[in-house]
Amino acid sequence: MESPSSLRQLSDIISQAVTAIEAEYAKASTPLPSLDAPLDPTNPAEAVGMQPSVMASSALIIAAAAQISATVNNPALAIINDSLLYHLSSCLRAAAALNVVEILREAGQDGLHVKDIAQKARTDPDKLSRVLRLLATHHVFRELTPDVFANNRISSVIDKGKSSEVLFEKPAEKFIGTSGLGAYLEHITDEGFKSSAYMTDALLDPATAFSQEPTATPFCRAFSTTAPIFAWLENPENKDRLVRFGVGQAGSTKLESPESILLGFKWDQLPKDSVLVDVGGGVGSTSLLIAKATPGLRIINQDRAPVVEQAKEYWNEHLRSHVQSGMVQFQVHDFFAPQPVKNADVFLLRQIIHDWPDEAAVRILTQLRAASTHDTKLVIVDQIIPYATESPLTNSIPGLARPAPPAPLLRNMGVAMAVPYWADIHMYALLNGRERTMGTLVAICEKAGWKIVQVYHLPGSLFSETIAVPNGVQAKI
Ligand SMILES: C[S@@+](CC[C@H](N)C(=O)[O-])C[C@H]1O[C@@H](n2cnc3c(N)ncnc32)[C@H](O)[C@@H]1O
Repeated sequence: MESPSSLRQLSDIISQAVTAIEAEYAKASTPLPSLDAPLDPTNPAEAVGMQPSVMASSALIIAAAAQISATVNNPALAIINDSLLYHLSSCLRAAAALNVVEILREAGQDGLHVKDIAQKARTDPDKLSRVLRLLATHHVFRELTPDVFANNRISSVIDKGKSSEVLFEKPAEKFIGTSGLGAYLEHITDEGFKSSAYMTDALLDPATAFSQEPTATPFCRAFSTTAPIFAWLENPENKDRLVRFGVGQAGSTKLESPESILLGFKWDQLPKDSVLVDVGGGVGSTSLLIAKATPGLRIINQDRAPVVEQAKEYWNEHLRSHVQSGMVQFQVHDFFAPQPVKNADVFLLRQIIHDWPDEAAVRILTQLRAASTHDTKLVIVDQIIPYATESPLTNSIPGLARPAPPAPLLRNMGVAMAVPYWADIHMYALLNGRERTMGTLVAICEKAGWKIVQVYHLPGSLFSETIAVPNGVQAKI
């Protein structure tokens, strides 16, 4: 039985963290941004929320609030509530795909009656009101008066920033030029959600349960295809989804503060004209951030042919000077084939290894090892799944250990660190891929001839950077 003292411990964690957060906002002479108002990126209070100490206090509140709720909740209600959460994903997709956020932005702070929202969204008002009310109950949108809805802080972040009329007139272009978070959400709640629905079927079937093939996935079952998702996205009938995926990947950088990629590996200590190869770089949104901060680096952005075309457009839009000076180059390259760049100072693999099961990941890493010089560094940017307990590895790799949270919080900070675990299942469902614990990451790197020498848990980010050097090399990081 839970002792009353664990309840008190959890409430004390919350109350101390609230005091710490209030003090930071008071120091900055700005109030905490309201949950009721759309996010305003120009509000100086937003920078306070991104401070590492405020983020640490927020994580304690998130973890403790979930644990205290689980402690006091009726277990039957709790488990049935959890089992119904798929409707939350589904309602999010509906609101996003019906451009409700944009319609409500145009309506302003007084909100709009659902009849008017539905008319603009070309759908049924009664069904839409139920979707929006479920979301408002989960703090996405507000119901101001019966059936009158408005955006709030959370709904506003997926605003595509375009007129709702234009979005309905030109649906194929709706994500182009947007922040990308809406595209990311729709990818997750469409391909991801549908694939996840078939996960248990894939686990029950011996033909797929034990397979590491990228075709033996819940995704292939859900979409009745024999093609792995990246090939499937290239089918002409999926061209809008391909664009959405590319824009969504760029949008996923909104989950972290833009500078976080600059707070791990010391990019600025690389000599001028060092070569950074962004392997499977997507549109190159990450290497573009690095290039802006360290313009002397030569960037080579590699991906599959259709993505390379998107990357050229992205760089032309965001850092044309680098395209014109030739400091960024674009290469069509299959990362399972021999790596053509033999003088790389850094191979960057951001959100690549997690797409693949171990055997395929080792093949990618082996190609990079074969093309590496004595001085090449490998920078893997992925989420690391924290062990729920202590591990001998924790203290043997510099930077890996994280501070232990106060009792009785879970060692891994529970739902405050839930995203890597969600992402792990997402990777399995779509690709037979996986987020990795440090143990599994060490194992695949060793097989490919790389030795992990340093980990940086990037401040303000869910990602960690794992730095590896060719086996046998004494590294200076
Ligand atoms: C999850 S995205 C990551 C993109 C980018 N690194 C980032 O962090 O935004 C995975 C990328 O791998 C690319 N990709 C998939 N298979 C590939 C292959 N065989 N060779 C090269 N790139 C590939 C995809 O096109 C996609 O851009």
